[in-house]
Amino acid sequence: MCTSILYNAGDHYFGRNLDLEVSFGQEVVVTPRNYQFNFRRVPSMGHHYAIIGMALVKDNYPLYFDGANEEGLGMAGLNFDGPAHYFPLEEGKDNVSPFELIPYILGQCKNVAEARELLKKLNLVNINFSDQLQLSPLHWLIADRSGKSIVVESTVTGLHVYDNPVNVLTNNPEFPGQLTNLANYQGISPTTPPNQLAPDVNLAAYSRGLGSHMLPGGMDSASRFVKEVFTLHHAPTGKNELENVTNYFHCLHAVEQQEGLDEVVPGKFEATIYSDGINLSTGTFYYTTYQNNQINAVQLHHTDLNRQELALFPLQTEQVLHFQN
Ligand SMILES: C[C@H](CCC(=O)NCC(=O)O)[C@H]1CC[C@H]2[C@@H]3[C@H](O)C[C@@H]4C[C@H](O)CC[C@]4(C)[C@H]3CC[C@]12C
Repeated sequence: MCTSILYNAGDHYFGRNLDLEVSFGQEVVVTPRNYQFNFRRVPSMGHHYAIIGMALVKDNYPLYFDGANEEGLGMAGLNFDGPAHYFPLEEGKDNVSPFELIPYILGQCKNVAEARELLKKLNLVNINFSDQLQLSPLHWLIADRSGKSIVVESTVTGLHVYDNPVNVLTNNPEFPGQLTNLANYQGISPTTPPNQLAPDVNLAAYSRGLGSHMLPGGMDSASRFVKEVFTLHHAPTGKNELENVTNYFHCLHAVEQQEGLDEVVPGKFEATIYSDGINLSTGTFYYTTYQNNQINAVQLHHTDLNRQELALFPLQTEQVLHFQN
């Protein structure tokens, strides 16, 4: 499963945890402005906004899992197995395949408002990338520098775009259900709650942190959603980039999956393969991997954005210990 967030702290930081039992061989990929995006059923884009993000490159095509463009619009695809439904070609609509959606939106929209406009005419059409790479059931979080985000879900009832007041997305159920469920946890707090259980009895607060005693901690998507909303909405604002990036990764790592805890098929466990975050103002892309807790960074504006070829940055997966003596 996965978790995606937008952390607002002066600058805005957007990204996700990717939780899976296999690695696709993804890397950090910068798509410069003049790389030609060929789409299956809508016109090609020869010139567009530059994009940085995590992608698998196949036949020189960047299959983005998540990313952001130079205008500070970010987008991530998360598993949505069950409710996700893609449609046949529809006349009069922009027929975009789910694997094309991130470049289609990030290539031409500056912000969430522009993405919303484009989505009005969109039909998510069921065309596979190839026989080997079939479509995966996804939904998307889209966020920008205004500090706001939306969720895009294509189900049997059509394409839905929801405002996301909490700036968190995980997986099932459908987004309105995730929001409704939050009410069950609205009493959770960072402070020690008053004794409302039996006010006439003197209960000893035996521990710190009793306000979050009922906070879910499971690997499942509903638990991660609640835990992340609580963590993100009480996260401090840093005084500078280093503090913000540190806070951001603490937020994501609060819901990371450790090896051995989530068995998806007998003997196979999913875990947080990587966590990433982009400063939407500067275009700096930060990431950690399961094996490497060090925060690595790739800077969008330190690559030549006017060329045509993709720029690839293989993930640094080796743990580097900082010996002090
Ligand atoms: C499976 C993960 C989502 C993580 C998740 O939720 N895990 C599984 C779970 O536990 O449910 C999704 C996120 C982005 C997806 C990839 C991207 O959409 C790009 C690409 C699109 C192709 O149609 C299929 C392969 C490929 C490469 C996708 C494979 C599945 C990915 C990697």
